[in-house]
Amino acid sequence: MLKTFWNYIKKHPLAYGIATCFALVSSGLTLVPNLMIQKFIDAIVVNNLSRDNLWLYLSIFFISVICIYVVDVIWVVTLFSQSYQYQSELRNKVYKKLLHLRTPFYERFRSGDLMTRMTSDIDYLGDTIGYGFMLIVSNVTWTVSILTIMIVTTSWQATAVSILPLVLFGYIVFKLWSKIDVLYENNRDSVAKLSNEVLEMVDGVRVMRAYGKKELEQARFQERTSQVLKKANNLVVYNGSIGQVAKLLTGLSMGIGLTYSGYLVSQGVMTLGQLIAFQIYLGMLSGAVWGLSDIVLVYQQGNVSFRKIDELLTAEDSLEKNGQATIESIEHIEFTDYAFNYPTSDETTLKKIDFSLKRGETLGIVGKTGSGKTTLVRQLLRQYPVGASGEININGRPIQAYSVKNMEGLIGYVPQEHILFSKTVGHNIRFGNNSATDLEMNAAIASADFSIDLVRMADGLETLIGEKGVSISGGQKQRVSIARALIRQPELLVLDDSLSAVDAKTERAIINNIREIRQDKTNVIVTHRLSAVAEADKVLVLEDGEIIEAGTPSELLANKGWYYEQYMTQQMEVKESENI
Ligand SMILES: Nc1ncnc2c1ncn2[C@@H]1O[C@H](COP(=O)(O)OP(=O)(O)OP(=O)(O)O)[C@@H](O)[C@H]1O
Repeated sequence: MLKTFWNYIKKHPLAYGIATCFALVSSGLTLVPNLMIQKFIDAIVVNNLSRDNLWLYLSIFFISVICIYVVDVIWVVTLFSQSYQYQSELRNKVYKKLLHLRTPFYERFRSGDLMTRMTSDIDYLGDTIGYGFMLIVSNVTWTVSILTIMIVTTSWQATAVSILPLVLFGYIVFKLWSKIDVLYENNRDSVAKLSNEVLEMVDGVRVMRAYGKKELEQARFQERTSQVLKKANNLVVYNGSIGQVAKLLTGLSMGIGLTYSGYLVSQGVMTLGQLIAFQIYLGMLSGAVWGLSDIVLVYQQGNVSFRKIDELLTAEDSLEKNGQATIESIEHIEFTDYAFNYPTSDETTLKKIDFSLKRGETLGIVGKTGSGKTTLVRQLLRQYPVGASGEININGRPIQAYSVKNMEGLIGYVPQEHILFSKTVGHNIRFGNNSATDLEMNAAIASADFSIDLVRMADGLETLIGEKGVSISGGQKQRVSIARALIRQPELLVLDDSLSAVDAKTERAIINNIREIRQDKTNVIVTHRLSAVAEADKVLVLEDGEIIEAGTPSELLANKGWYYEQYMTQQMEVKESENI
């Protein structure tokens, strides 16, 4: 952490230079008022306080107090604004990294944990480089200058004797150092877990209510909060004990100082003014030592947060290094004896996958639930490392040869779970292509069969859809997502069970529109409803991750296998619903 901070400080020499110089000046100036008090008392004791001297001491006293205030404001403001700057730069850096990381990473880290890292951990790091730096500069310079002035202007013997308890305090704090680190980490992790619970609760509150689990969940949450409380209490006990030990030892230091300097005054070695100044210096020194102990706490808190942020910045998503080849169009996709298992699982999810797809063709993927349909299309999106055996070739080259960013730009993906932003309908659709013209926008909306819905919405494209699209229906969400994918006119369109919430008539209209506007482009349609792939050029039937049937819809019907059975069942269901 210190190396990273040092690199940052070196990048901003002006701000940190000003802060350090002004802090040094402030430390020096802080001693002046006390020196004036000492001179004032000594002059009274020896009966030598003239009017001129009094005015001189008072003027220096007040001028130095004002100067200390001005200097402190300058360096503290400079330092803290730099610390906010650091937080903002770090947040942008981490955000960029998060955008870059892919699915395997997000399967390892939970949202609440990531939120804690992006918010409190970065805040703590900002505190460490701001408040921590301030503590170090001010307290170290202060300690050194107070000790120097005590030795030079009062008594070195009294100084040496009275600082012994403070040295002992430093030793105790040093010994507790590693223990505090663990306590901070435990406390922080329990808060991150609690954030996960809250996020999950917000997402699932309707289900909890519907299943009458409110009380149970409340009890579970209470259990979690008491765990957080326990961890926080452990930390408070340590912090509190350090505070009490500090109080005890600084009190002891003052006691020893007063006794010994009193003895020195009685021996004529110290003046009364020196004794009073010595006690004030000792009080200031205790404050500085307290400040130094605060550094340990700030440092440890920062160190824990630094590890958490560093873990993100150095995280890899276990995707092999991607190629840099660029690709303009997708002419040919070919899977050869391809097998895949998820990084978190030992089971082979896809096996013996063999098929090819030419530009302009539409591929349907059907099969039982859990048979591997989504897993198969995810391979084209490069969400996971390429499988251990077999190959995926795009235009005759392994998919890994291409830049992921470039490939992503060619694909329009409509996932099973629709991800919409809590903005307007228009914003969500235009997200697919910010530079789309109004004409292209309208065309995408019409193709997704969303025009009539839009007319019915009070604010049209400006209608706010609420968080995650709560204020529009499931079918509308699906069609907004489809319009978002269509507006980018992708080389490859992947619809992953994206029509499940629309009725059969709307589904037919959308599929027909897609066929019409995308005649020279490639489409992959994953579905449970076979009517969605009735016009496909090719259909794959998956079972347990394997292709058990493949061919045109009419070939599959003639085969009399799973596709045929499913087709007949669905036809019967349609007829029954028409008769009702
Ligand atoms: N991220 C993951 N990590 C580990 N296993 C997974 C992951 N996602 C899916 N699986 C497993 O892979 C298998 C195939 O899942 P997949 O989602 O591809 O099926 P599917 O055919 O699309 O199912 P459905 O029709 O229900 O959407 C399932 O056994 C599932 O449990």
